[in-house]
Amino acid sequence: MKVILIGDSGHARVIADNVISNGDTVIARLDDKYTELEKRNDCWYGPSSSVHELIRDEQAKVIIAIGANAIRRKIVDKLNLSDEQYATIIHKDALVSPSAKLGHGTVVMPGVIVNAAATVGSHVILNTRLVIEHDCLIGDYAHVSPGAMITGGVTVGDGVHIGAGATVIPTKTIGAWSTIGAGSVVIDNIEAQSTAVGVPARVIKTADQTVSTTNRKV
Ligand SMILES: CC(=O)SCCNC(=O)CCNC(=O)[C@H](O)C(C)(C)COP(=O)(O)OP(=O)(O)OC[C@H]1O[C@@H](n2cnc3c(N)ncnc32)[C@H](O)[C@@H]1OP(=O)(O)O
Repeated sequence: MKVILIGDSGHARVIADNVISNGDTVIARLDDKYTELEKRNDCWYGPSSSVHELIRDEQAKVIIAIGANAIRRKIVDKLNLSDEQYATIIHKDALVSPSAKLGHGTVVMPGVIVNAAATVGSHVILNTRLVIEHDCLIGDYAHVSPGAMITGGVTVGDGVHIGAGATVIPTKTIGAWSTIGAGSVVIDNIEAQSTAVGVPARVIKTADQTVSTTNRKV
């Protein structure tokens, strides 16, 4: 498979490694820091608007290789590609249950385990060595960071960022576009657009306010 990466920073370099180690080829790295399309060392570099001609000429698939969830969504909206024009990248050293489902544009890094009947949305990042347990639902544009443990039956909303090494206990729900701090342990449902940190995780920010830090237990 030929792959076009949108984004050319650290996260894109990790995805490029995944693509190459699977035996596939990165044919372009597009980023709006480039103004003109040019080929260097067998790879195209240029602005993201070049994607349409490259898909047509090279019959390649696309990954939005940008870590920030909201920016990934913005670019998907802007490019207006069909679902089939996106790749799904699963590193050869990831274990994905045959009964799990993964959406288009989603990337599964090395050492990840996705267990039975888990459903993972589109344009999701499942980062290095995390676990998504059975029956979890992971929404579109979510990013689950390295080493996180999402236990059975958890729902992670669209655009959620789970920090490195965080744990969510079974059946809890994390509302859309929330952030969970690195190393936190979530034992309650978390409202949408909140930030929660600590062990156990307490909400420190909500959509319309910052919760007083003197009242939280972290
Ligand atoms: C391959 C890769 O690198 S993938 C990237 C993975 N990235 C991560 O895992 C980063 C996750 N991000 C975090 O943990 C961040 O600290 C966030 C998003 C939770 C909070 O960031 P900010 O909104 O900037 O909050 P800020 O740093 O101001 O901290 C606010 C308070 O929460 C506390 N806090 C922040 N993060 C944590 C945490 N992970 N655990 C416990 N407490 C925390 C701070 O100590 C501070 O407490 P205080 O008010 O008593 O001083």
